[in-house]
Amino acid sequence: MKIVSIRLYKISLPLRFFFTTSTGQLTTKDFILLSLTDEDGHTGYGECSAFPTPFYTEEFRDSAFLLLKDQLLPALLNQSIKSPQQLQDLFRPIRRNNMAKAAVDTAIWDLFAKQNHQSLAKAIGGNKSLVTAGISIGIQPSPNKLVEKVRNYLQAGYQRIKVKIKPGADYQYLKAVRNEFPDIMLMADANSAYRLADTDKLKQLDELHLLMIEQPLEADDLLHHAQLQQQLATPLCLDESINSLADAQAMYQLGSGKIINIKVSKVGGLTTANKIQEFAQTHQLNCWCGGMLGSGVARAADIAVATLPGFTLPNDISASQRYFNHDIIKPEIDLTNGKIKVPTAPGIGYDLNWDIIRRYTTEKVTL
Ligand SMILES: O=C(O)CCC(=O)c1ccccc1C(=O)O
Ligand SMILES: [Mg+2]
Repeated sequence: MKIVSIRLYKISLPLRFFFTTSTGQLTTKDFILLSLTDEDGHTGYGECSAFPTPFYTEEFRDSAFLLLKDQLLPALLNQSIKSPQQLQDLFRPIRRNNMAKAAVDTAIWDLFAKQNHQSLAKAIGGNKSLVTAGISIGIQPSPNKLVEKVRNYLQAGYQRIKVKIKPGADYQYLKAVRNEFPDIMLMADANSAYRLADTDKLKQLDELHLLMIEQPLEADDLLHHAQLQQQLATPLCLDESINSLADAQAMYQLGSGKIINIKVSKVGGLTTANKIQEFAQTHQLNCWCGGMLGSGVARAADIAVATLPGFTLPNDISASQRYFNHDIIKPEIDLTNGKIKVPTAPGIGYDLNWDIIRRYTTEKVTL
């Protein structure tokens, strides 16, 4: 395939709820939509999830926008691309910047699937017709408020509840939820808010029978995660620490955790996500798909990746309405009995809602 036209859109979608983590608060979802058109007139879509500030990884939206516009995309224009995997060669001279690369990777996979009249899930080798929806809940003002949120999301059908925690908003909050709902799949995500010296505090969480604790320590600290895991009964899940296959291999060798949160965006796209889940499967690590408060285009790639066999636990893939009054895809994503139907139409399987895209676009560039 040959890419003949490229468009980039900076979009800011209002969030229905503020989202608070141990590192800060989000009030809008600011992202980049990438559209790639080939010489046959097919168009593939990708989303770059980098946030306005580098609180989650070192990328931020404006850095990703410049990198895409000035370096990654000019290298793609008028190139003949034989397979999405070939992008790995094109990306090699540019270190990291995985969220910018993921936008290109997912758009090329979408295009490739559309050319082959295949759903994106099928194109990457997925084998599920439904994926399980879990929800990620930001830090709430009080344990009672959290319990009420959890109750509402359980009623909406979410199969697994993830609660953001930080020192001072951890044990009491999770205990309140566990007391009210003794049997639900409950987990916590610390976004690196703890240190190894907090081991005793984290050990206290063992009595709550959490499904896992996600990323308690710093992103580059596989060693301390391994020491912590040895002292905890609760499985550790790594998110920020796993950005590549090599990271997953090191985690496994060191025993830094038992579960991987694979995000299409942070690992640079579907090709690497696929390799990581394959490695995890052969080494008895469980995986699930995390999210970045993504719009429908990111979520469509998340749904596709979650159909791969290594994705064994409920995902952070929610309905469009969980975050947005209006999504940029048609139809919007909905839950049916706590699951999301995997679309069967070619590519991402959703149409774009251009009325909504036009309304919330703040900048547009054509290459
Ligand atoms: O998209 C979702 O629903 C998951 C949201 C989430 O947990 C998250 C949102 C922003 C930054 C980091 C994370 C995370 O998984 O750590
Ligand atoms: Mg996380």
